[in-house]
Amino acid sequence: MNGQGDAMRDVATDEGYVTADGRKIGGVAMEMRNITLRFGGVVAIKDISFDIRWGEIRAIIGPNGAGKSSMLNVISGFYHPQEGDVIFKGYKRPKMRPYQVARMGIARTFQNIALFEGMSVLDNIMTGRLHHMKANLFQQAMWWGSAQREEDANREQVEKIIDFLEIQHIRKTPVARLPYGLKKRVELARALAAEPSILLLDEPMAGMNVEEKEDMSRFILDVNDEFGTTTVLIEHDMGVVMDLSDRVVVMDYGKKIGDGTPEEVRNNEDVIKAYLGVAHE
Ligand SMILES: Nc1ncnc2c1ncn2[C@@H]1O[C@H](COP(=O)(O)OP(=O)(O)OP(=O)(O)O)[C@@H](O)[C@H]1O
Repeated sequence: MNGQGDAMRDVATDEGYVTADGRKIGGVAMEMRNITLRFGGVVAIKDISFDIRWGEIRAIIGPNGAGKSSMLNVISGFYHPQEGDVIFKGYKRPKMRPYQVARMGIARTFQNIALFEGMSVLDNIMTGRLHHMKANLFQQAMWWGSAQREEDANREQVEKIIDFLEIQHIRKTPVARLPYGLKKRVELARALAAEPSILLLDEPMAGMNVEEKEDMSRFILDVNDEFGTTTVLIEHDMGVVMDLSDRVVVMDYGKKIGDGTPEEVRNNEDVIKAYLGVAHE
């Protein structure tokens, strides 16, 4: 299983390492360097540093109000911190607009599902391809052939994801008619359609029953395995986090109190005190 502790790692260089179950984790994809984020007088994130490696599943956990969502929004580029730097692919990332973030290859799902309820599953997933579409209406009219080829390529990618996430049977169904767990899977499909280099999942299991959680866990692991997708997730369900993640950042009151493999985090006194020791959902 993932995250067996440092002792189980074969290699620990800047080029990455190999997990106990043989997955290759690459070098640093993104580095959060001394990040501080304030909302007026509220300090949501206080001087936090950590990194995200290519190919890993990285979790951010912590009690309510710890600053997890704020951190995910900094990673996604939606919030720009007042202090500190985000280093992405080796470069300091400037303040960006949302469409620029999407072009950088960062896709996300939301805590409260954000799909087009009246549209079919297929059309919702196609919206994930928008920034891959180059042909505008004029080009589509003038160079029908190339626009058609682009459309075919987009459809092919979307069909691949539909097959992979086992949602062929609902591809024509309007999203509004789907049960909650399937909506979450469609949201994952839409994010994957963007072919992200980093996938951000905001509480992917929230509100799910046990069976739905098991399915979603399997898909997150399979996506990582099949496409090598670097994944960052926020999640309240501790069992899920410990099973899925290679490394875990623990936040409390805006500070980082732990960072390591699930094993290391589980045995961290501060974490036990702040988070694991209290009943939490
Ligand atoms: N847009 C905002 N404006 C003002 N304060 C905010 C905003 N977003 C977050 N905060 C505050 O920042 C702190 C961290 O909030 P955040 O939502 O990041 O925590 P969280 O760990 O994701 O919590 P939860 O688990 O409840 O979702 C809280 O005190 C919150 O009230």
